[in-house]
Amino acid sequence: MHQHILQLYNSAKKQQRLIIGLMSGTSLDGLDVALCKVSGHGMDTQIDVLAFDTVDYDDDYKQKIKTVFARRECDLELVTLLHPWVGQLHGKMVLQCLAKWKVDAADIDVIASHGQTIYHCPKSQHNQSDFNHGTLQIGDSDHLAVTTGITTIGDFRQKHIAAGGEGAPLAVYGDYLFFSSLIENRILLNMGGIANLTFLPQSADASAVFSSDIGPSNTIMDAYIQCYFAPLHYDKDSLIANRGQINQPLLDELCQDEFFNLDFPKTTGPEVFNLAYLHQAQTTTNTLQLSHEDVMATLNRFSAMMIAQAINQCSEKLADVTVYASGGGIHNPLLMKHILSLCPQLHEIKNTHALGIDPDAKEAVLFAILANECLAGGQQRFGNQAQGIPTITMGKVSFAD
Ligand SMILES: Nc1ncnc2c1ncn2[C@@H]1O[C@H](COP(=O)(O)OP(=O)(O)OP(=O)(O)O)[C@@H](O)[C@H]1O
Ligand SMILES: CC(=O)N[C@H]1[C@@H]2OC[C@@H](O2)[C@@H](O)[C@@H]1O[C@H](C)C(=O)O
Repeated sequence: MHQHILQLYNSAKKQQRLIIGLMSGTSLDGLDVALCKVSGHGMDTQIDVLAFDTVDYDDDYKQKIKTVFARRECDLELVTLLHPWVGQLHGKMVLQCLAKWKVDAADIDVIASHGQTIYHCPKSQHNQSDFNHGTLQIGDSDHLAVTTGITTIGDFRQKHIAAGGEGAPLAVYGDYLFFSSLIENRILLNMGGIANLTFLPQSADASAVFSSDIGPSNTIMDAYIQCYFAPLHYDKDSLIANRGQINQPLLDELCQDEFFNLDFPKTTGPEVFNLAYLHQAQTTTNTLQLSHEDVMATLNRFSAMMIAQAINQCSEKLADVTVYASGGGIHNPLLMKHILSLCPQLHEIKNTHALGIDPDAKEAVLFAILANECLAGGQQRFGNQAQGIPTITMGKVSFAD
């Protein structure tokens, strides 16, 4: 048996494994790195997040990625060069965290790497009959593995598409295994660049679980701030949106995209919800002269309305449901206030801290759970294919040498 297979076999047999979960999201703010002690698998998965850091990306990284990110036309040579470059950079960032945490790389069983999405195009978006759904993450795991010396499991999304899903949201798998409850109906709401949710029925009945992207959370707001308020990256504490007035015609127009009329499950991204989308809506409503503050106030309300609409849709037949939020949007007070005001059945929106997971670390932890399933699980049945949750094992294994 090859020594790498033996090492994986030994990791899979262990009572507890150390898995580093990595997530680099659509906001391009940094690489989320979560050191997780994982035991068990399936519904018995236990996670202890021993350390968490977001390693900020510098302007050079953001510039390079933005050159190709969510663009239909870009320099294919640059894409080819970025694929290994991002993998090596993520590897160096992992080593930086390990040094900071004083953890030996030899003690880590595997890294679970999401990579960097540069393009996502479900059928509903590309409308080309010859093609199925597509998604592309760069930052190849071989480069992470060689850079760190740690076996790396990556490229989780392709199997989901191969098995009939849209390649996202994958959070549902970890949400179901780790956050299901027999005490309450739960909605796990993640508000990153794009918002998504997982509905977990109190019955924990896998066939009743569903998950979907909702629409933009921060992505258009961030793009607007980066365009008009550089060097700011986002509207910290909603300071700018708070100074503006909501423009109703623009708001109504922003809500018109056909994505919002599609049934769950569905996915989207900054390929659709971007500054061009805003510009089109402003042109249609003759609101190009609005102040930046009014635009931000309107965008903030727009994100909140679409998020609230999805929560209300999930909970309309339920006596009670508890929402646990995560992702950077929880730090945007105006967004949170709007969502709460638009969901009259909710008394509060909790965050995943209440369930033992730092809300900023949640997505990185989810990839650690997927890697744990790849290694030591695999018998769990999830929902059904029609709900975009096929029963599959995700991730490809890269060895260090
Ligand atoms: N204090 C704050 N005030 C307002 N917004 C904030 C604050 N802190 C973070 N954010 C928002 O959260 C964003 C980052 O969120 P997060 O890291 O969850 O996104 P992501 O993981 O990159 O996205 P996705 O989940 O869509 O891939 C920032 O770009 C910003 O818009
Ligand atoms: C293609 C892609 O990278 N999608 C991301 C993005 O960010 C949020 C939302 O859009 C979600 O669908 C997904 O990430 C999370 C981690 C997921 O798959 O659950």
